[in-house]
Amino acid sequence: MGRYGVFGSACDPITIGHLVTMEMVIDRRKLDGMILVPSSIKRRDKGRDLTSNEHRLNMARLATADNPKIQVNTIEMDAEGWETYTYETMKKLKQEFPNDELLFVMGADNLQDIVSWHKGHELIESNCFIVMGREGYDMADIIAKDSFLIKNEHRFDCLSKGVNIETSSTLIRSRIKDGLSVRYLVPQPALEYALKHRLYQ
Ligand SMILES: Nc1ncnc2c1ncn2[C@@H]1O[C@H](COP(=O)(O)OP(=O)(O)OP(=O)(O)O)[C@@H](O)[C@H]1O
Ligand SMILES: O=C(O)c1ccc[n+]([C@@H]2O[C@H](COP(=O)([O-])O)[C@@H](O)[C@H]2O)c1
Repeated sequence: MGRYGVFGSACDPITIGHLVTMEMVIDRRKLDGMILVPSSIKRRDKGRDLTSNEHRLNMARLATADNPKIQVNTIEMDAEGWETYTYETMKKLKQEFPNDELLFVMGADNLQDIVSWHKGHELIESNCFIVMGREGYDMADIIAKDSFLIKNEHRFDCLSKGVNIETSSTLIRSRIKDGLSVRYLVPQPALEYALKHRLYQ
């Protein structure tokens, strides 16, 4: 039996923030590996159209190719219609990895919202989570202010970041659009791919 993190991200594009978060969580919680799940283009809650599944998946694969502990999984990209919610993803992944323990990994910004996600209560009551601190989010305070989170506090393993990399995909897209450098913020092979395909210009 292994212990794996499940890290969901739009990966539009994948950044060193995502990569360092996955690596730190694997290392600090002695996980056997991380399952990186890029979101489906069918997601409509990001307030904008995502880059195509194919391009985001290719960048995620290029960025993680040198790390044997990170496996990219297309379960959400392959899902039909609205089956792209985390509740459904975790249910299906548990069927795919019946002998392993799976922990959903997220940044502290998502801790604030998770109760309102699709089937939020069922999602929380049937999973365990590793939450990585982010600038401006007090994880203990977020839990203390929500009675449902308090009741399920034992399910949330909150990690202070230690290594602080506050970059985001939004920042990367905006800098590329403005002709500014994002060197070192996105792993070089993924960045070359994005520039070659003019994804964010
Ligand atoms: N720098 C970071 N440190 C810790 N967690 C992060 C960081 N960037 C993103 N995350 C977490 O990664 C997950 C995926 O987030 P997402 O794909 O929205 O990244 P993002 O870079 O914030 O994207 P966008 O700017 O497009 O919203 C979320 O759980 C988020 O909290
Ligand atoms: O299931 C939901 O309702 C839900 C709502 C918001 C976010 N999520 C998941 O959380 C992960 C990070 O989302 P985001 O919005 O920070 O890109 C990603 O895997 C999403 O599928 C899931």
